[in-house]
Amino acid sequence: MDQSRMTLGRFLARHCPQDEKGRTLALLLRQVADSCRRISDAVGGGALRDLTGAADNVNVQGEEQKKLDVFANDALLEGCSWGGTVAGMASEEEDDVFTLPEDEPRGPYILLFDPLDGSSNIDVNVSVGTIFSVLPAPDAGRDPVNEDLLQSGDQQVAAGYVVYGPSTVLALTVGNGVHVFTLDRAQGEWFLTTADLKVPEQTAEFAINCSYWHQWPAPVRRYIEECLAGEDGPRGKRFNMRWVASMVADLHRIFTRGGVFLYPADSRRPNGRLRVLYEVNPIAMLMEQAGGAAFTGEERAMALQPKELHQRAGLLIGSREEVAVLERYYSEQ
Ligand SMILES: O=P(O)(O)OC[C@H]1O[C@](O)(COP(=O)(O)O)[C@@H](O)[C@@H]1O
Ligand SMILES: [Mg+2]
Ligand SMILES: [Mg+2]
Repeated sequence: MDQSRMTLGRFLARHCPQDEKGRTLALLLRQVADSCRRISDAVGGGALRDLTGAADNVNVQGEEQKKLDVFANDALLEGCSWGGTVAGMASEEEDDVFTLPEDEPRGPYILLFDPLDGSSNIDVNVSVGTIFSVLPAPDAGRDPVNEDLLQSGDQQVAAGYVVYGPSTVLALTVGNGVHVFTLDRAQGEWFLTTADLKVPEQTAEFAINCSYWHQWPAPVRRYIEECLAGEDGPRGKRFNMRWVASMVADLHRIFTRGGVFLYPADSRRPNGRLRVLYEVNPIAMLMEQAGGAAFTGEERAMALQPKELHQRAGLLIGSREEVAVLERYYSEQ
């Protein structure tokens, strides 16, 4: 391996602000990456680690928790609750904001995460991931409560995801582009492998769960029908379709070679499926930082003002020109 590659630690020291808060942010992102290294190891162990299957519990989303959901959630809560980096944390798997142990110092940030994205793929050995978002903690002189976390995506100071696939990759932004690191599993170190990733503006590939066709809103039906019409249709070109059903894996493909990912609000799920604070906002920040766009069906995703901790939203995200087509179809409706 090329030993001159930049490590995550060196990257963070250079790219986070050069003040006390910036150093704290660098430590927090290091803590997240270390926790994800543990999760990567657990995912890689598969059935040997006794972490496949259900955990006999239902989370606040009403979804059956998998053992790996619980492991990943605990790894992140444990790995980031020391050192004065966060004032509190919130997770897709926790009912309310997580308060730090009394004897731990409180820090200036709030960490929010989907510890294990793509849970339905764990037991079939398909890529899964972790998604995270960093918000400023309100300077309230007390532990944060749920309402303190109801900030729009535009307030995020950092966001990222990790894909546990054939290789383990971390895509990260601290507000100056998207940078991708690959985990050297033997050394336990993250190395920068793509600096300043940009999403191609045009594309001919879409990702959507087509089994919900009957409940889609009209603009999404129109968009997909026109894609499926190929060279002879109004779009004048042939489109390809991919659907992994782990949002992080679908999005990593789109970050790498372009495309759109659609999980719209529909007649069965009028509020959408994906969680605003743990899935929509961090992925939308990364997408905009990479030159793409993210739309809820009503507004720019990062402008959405959440009203509840576990709020959901529609999401139409990816290459800028395709998202612009979708925005036009919604506005013409
Ligand atoms: O079952 P569907 O409709 O294909 O849903 C898949 C979507 O659900 C999710 O798995 C939701 O995430 P969780 O696994 O964290 O609940 C997304 O990653 C994915 O895009
Ligand atoms: Mg998820
Ligand atoms: Mg999850």
